[in-house]
Amino acid sequence: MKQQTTSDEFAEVIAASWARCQAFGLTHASRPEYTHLDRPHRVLLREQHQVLLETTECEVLPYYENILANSRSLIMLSDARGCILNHWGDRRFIEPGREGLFQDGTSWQEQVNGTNAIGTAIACGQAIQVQRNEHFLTANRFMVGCAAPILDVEQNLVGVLNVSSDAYLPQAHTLGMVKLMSISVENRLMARTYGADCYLLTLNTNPDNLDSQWSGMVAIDPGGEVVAANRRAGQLLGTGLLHNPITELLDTGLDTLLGQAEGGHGKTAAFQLITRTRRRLFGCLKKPAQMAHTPVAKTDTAPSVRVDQPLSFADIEFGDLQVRRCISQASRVANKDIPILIHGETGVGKEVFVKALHQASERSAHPVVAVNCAAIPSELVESELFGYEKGAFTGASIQGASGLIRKAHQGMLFLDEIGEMPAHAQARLLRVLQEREVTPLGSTQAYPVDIRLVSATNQPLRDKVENGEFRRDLYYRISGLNIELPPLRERSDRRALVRKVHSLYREPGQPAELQEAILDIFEQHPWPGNIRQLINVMQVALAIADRDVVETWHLPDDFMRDLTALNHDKARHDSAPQPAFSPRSFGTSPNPLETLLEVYNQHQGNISRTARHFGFSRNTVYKRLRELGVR
Ligand SMILES: Nc1ncnc2c1ncn2[C@@H]1O[C@H](COP(=O)(O)OP(=O)(O)OP(=O)(O)O)[C@@H](O)[C@H]1O
Repeated sequence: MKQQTTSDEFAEVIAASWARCQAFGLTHASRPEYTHLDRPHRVLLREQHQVLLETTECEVLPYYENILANSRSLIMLSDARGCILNHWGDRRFIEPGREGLFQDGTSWQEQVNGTNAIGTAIACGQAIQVQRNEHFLTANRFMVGCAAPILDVEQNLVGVLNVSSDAYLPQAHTLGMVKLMSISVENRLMARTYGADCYLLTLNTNPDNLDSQWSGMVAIDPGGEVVAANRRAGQLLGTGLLHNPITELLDTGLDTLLGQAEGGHGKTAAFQLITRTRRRLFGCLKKPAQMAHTPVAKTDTAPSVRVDQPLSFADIEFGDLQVRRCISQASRVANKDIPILIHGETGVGKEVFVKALHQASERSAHPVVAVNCAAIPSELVESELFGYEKGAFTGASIQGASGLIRKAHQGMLFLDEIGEMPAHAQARLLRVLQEREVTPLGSTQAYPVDIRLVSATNQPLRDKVENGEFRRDLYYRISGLNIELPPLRERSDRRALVRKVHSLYREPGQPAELQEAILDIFEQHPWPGNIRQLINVMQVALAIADRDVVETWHLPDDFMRDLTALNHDKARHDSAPQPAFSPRSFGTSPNPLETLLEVYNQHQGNISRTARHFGFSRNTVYKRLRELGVR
């Protein structure tokens, strides 16, 4: 199957580095210069970087040591200029005579050492993998290096973490580990710097991976200003966080937000947050260490937004036959060992459907763990899903990560956007599904898992299989039952759904009813963003209407423009000559049975009218409906 290798990925960066090396006057035959520092200078260097060294050594390495322990590899930490501060691990892969390269105080800058992971990561400002033959100096071609920059909250380079090895480890995996380690160091440094005086808000897209190193982290001072944020927080909340009030980024009052903080070292409770861009996130908040033991004065313990009560099937189905069919089929297999694959455009409610399914299943007392495969960087998917084993480095207090699959033990695992799962993780997932056990990275122990698997995709997964982008064997493993959730524009129960969303989102005191004219508009709209878009539009309309009844002019302009464009298209289409066989005939439709269902829905389940529509006998319609499972 086609897969981009890490080499392809970095070809341009390596070529640019080689060009720099030539400009520095290096040749492939040049001997690397070891610019050793004498002992007093090495001591000074370590003192200058004491916090970075301590954080890496005590708080980060223990998590990863086991993963690297089975290979001949060396972890190195350098300062921002590429000067080695310390190294840990197995030196056996080093060629005789090259030990000096790995000594503390040696510089790995490209100028002296040619293309190499640390020097090139510094020069190009990104994580990089350098294969044996990609090293500019022939003398360095005995090793493979993976390095990732460590940045402070102002995005200044403070150091580089590197794993050099004999290439025994799977390389995409090593790069992922190094990136994860550098993120861990960044997070620990940030917590160390700001944790005493500031609230630390951890954010992620689902509550189950808030403990991931890959979560967003924001330091908020007691006045509500964001004083520091990691890179991931920028992706989740948008850039330009620093020095802004947190309330400008989240749809939550400051008192409400800070009221949810928990002190001490225990696990803090997760709560839901809505960003100003209407994105749903989950967070947990830790009090400033200095305040952690003061009595809790929670004046307002209300959740920051409407509690995200999982919706039940009764809340999501209002008479549309296709939705009803999805529910009936899924419910029948939910308690059996049959994996479900849900197809549907973005925002149709796939996740909501899965949570309702979980609630209705025998596993409702156990967790449903949702993983968005597209939202996790590809090299980290494996560690997030399968976990990693704790290191034996500094003792018992250090925990590994159990991984999301084990968190779903006895419950349900929901793999959203499964089509985005990288090839190496697909192979491991297949093994887990076949063997029903998970082996965390760096571990030899397998843990049995009992999960019901539900996956979802908003792109045709079969096409990905045909293109070689998704494993065929995995596809058949995960698609025991295929379910197609219809887009909003095709649902016959749109009006009822709109009313439901209105009732969920209107504030007390706002009119309880929607005018028919507004319902008509909502019914005709193409809804490219489906229910997610409906919620956004409804919230805007309610906010603008305030205490009044929602009117047309309360609806967002871009929403109305889409509607106008649709009407123009329709008018053009209606005035064009009709083909001899109109698409109404389900014999010529690309998906005849679906068309039948749509028309049947439009006629509120009236067989005679549906039959008349197509020019068929009622018996034929009955027969076809039976094929669709409609009674
Ligand atoms: N029946 C419903 N009633 C009310 N809100 C709903 C319903 N279905 C979905 N939603 C809301 O619509 C939004 C999108 O739903 P969801 O995340 O389940 O869609 P999705 O198909 O999984 O989207 P994506 O493919 O982008 O991940 C969410 O805010 C969800 O709470």
